[in-house]
Amino acid sequence: MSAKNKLHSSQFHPILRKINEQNVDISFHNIMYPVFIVEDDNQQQVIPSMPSVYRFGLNKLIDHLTPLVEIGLKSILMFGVIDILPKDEIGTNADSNKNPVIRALPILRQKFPDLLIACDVCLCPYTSHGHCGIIEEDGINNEKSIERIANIALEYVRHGAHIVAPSDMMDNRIFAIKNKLIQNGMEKRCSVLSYSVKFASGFYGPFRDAAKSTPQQGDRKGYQLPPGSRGLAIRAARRDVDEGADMLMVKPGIAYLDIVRDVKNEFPEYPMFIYQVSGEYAMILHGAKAGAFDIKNILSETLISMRRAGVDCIITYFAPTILEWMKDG
Ligand SMILES: NCC[C@H](CC(=O)O)[C@@H](CN)CCC(=O)O
Ligand SMILES: [Zn+2]
Repeated sequence: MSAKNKLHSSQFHPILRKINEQNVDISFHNIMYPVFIVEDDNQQQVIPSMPSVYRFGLNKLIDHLTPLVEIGLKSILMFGVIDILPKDEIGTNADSNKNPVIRALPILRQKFPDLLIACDVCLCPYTSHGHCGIIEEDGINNEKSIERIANIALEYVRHGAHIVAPSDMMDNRIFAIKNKLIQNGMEKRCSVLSYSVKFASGFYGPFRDAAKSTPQQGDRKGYQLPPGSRGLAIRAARRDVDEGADMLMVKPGIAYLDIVRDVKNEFPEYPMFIYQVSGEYAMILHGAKAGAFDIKNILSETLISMRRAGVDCIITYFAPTILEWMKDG
């Protein structure tokens, strides 16, 4: 019998257990908070499929973020949602001066000077067809889509975004964005967080309610990855690394931790983000509300699993809850 196979000697004391849990702590900079912003500055809209998550107008968003920043919120990921502005084939209002993200950026930068502000870049909340790219007779026109995505990203940077996060999954949009930023001398003041490894998932349902971004026809399987494809996953990450992404992401989270580990092992020098998406949020919340488990135990264990898989930053709608827990110690 080997003396090496005695594990209880590493577990009998809480600090020994902590020492054996390397790099899984959650600090403020490991959490990014996704927020939805609408055109009417004084609106606060309930999202039935995402209890405690709201669509905020700018004034309400400021009210909501102020106490969170005070207790340690370090970064947000902003999604525009339009009700009044028209949607069209190319998502014109994704970067119009009436776009709620464009209007909010300079004000949020001034209100919260230390807050890191990321903007999701996609067409789906702004297109009449609800797809993440420009649709023509034979489907997505990739080249036109990435030119449009790059222009939108540039506008968000121009108005103050620290990070642009293209969630469209078009091929070569990272190169298009990086190139556009370089051509406009803006590349030094913006980080590109690529939704590099994003799967065609059923876990996005509640978000599509929240962002009113469900495709009118068809689905996104032609440009979001097949859930079973480990090969396409690592190829997608490699494509974006080659094109100049500053940070990588796997999405959704809980069902794709093996992919996180693959990507982190392949590209350890890149910050690894994970998106705990709307369906994961709803699953945990409704499960806890149904009394199936204690939310703090399950959510903490889920966050630890993400950090153990190699994640550096977790995008989560639970950010306010997590910050409260951290404040209470
Ligand atoms: N740009 C696509 C939106 C996308 C998924 C989708 O609806 O296909 C995500 C936002 N980046 C959904 C996120 C979520 O479900 O919380
Ligand atoms: Zn999209």
